[in-house]
Amino acid sequence: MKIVFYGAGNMASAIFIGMIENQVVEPSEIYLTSRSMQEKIKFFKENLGVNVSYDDTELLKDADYVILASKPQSFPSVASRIRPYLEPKTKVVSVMAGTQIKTVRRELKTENPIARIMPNTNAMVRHSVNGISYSSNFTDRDELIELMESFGTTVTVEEDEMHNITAATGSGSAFLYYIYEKYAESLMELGFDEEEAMFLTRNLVIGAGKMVEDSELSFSDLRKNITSKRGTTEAGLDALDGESLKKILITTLTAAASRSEELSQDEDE
Ligand SMILES: NC(=O)C1=CN([C@@H]2O[C@H](COP(=O)(O)OP(=O)(O)OC[C@H]3O[C@@H](n4cnc5c(N)ncnc54)[C@H](O)[C@@H]3O)[C@@H](O)[C@H]2O)C=CC1
Ligand SMILES: O=C(O)[C@@H]1CCC=N1
Repeated sequence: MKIVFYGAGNMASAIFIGMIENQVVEPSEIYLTSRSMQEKIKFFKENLGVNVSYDDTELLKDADYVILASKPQSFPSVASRIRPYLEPKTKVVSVMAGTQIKTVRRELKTENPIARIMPNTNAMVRHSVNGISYSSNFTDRDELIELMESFGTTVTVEEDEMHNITAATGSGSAFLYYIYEKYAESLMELGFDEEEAMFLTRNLVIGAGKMVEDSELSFSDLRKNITSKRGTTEAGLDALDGESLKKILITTLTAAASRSEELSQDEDE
């Protein structure tokens, strides 16, 4: 198989490292190109054994998949590299937030099958949640699903649901990391120094994540197991206004989904 990544940044590298570590592809089946980050992709070549090239003819010759992994704003320049050399057999997979399948089709001037995926950087540890939608002529879906399940779980959605998936899980880990950052800062307000606050928060998050992974209990039952009647947790939770927290999260998720909608405005509409 030949899988060509246009873009080798945070998201692309999480995907190809996930695929390689889970042995669904050989490093020799991965081809990378980018505009910036030459040093970084040299590192990937030397340490992972993937191919690197800046020659679009060579990259796209006989490619099974081309993965569009630049920022949406860079897509016109990526498209101009790909357009002249795209072969009919190559399936196009876009990772770009808020870029519609029809926009990819128009920019590439192609009738090839196109899928749009929304993974997250947890691909690196095999826990990405991947949303996926397809163009109607993308018939051979099982192989792509198998590739994607090597680095996470996959949900197939209608393309217009991608905005919410992008907010919920594409951006979602960043929202959780931000909460952890604020938690650590709050520990410092209690009197812990920075190193202690980071150590405590990091291990708390790792432990809680493992509990979520291993236990069959719901979030609320896990919480209840920690909460003694008239104890310290109850006092803390009474002070934490769940409804206000929920409002903040709804505002956060709505802003992210709206930005995805904004990015998806197609110039032909
Ligand atoms: N970072 C994340 O957590 C997620 C990102 N995405 C999507 O993934 C895409 C990439 O995001 P990141 O990896 O975070 O960005 P990044 O800035 O880390 O990487 C962008 C890559 O695109 C390359 N590039 C730009 N113009 C190019 C050109 N003309 N030819 C070849 N390569 C070119 C850059 O050299 C760089 O390697 C975005 O469209 C984003 O919406 C989707 C889900 C999650
Ligand atoms: O921030 C972004 O636009 C991308 C899409 C989802 C996560 N990162």
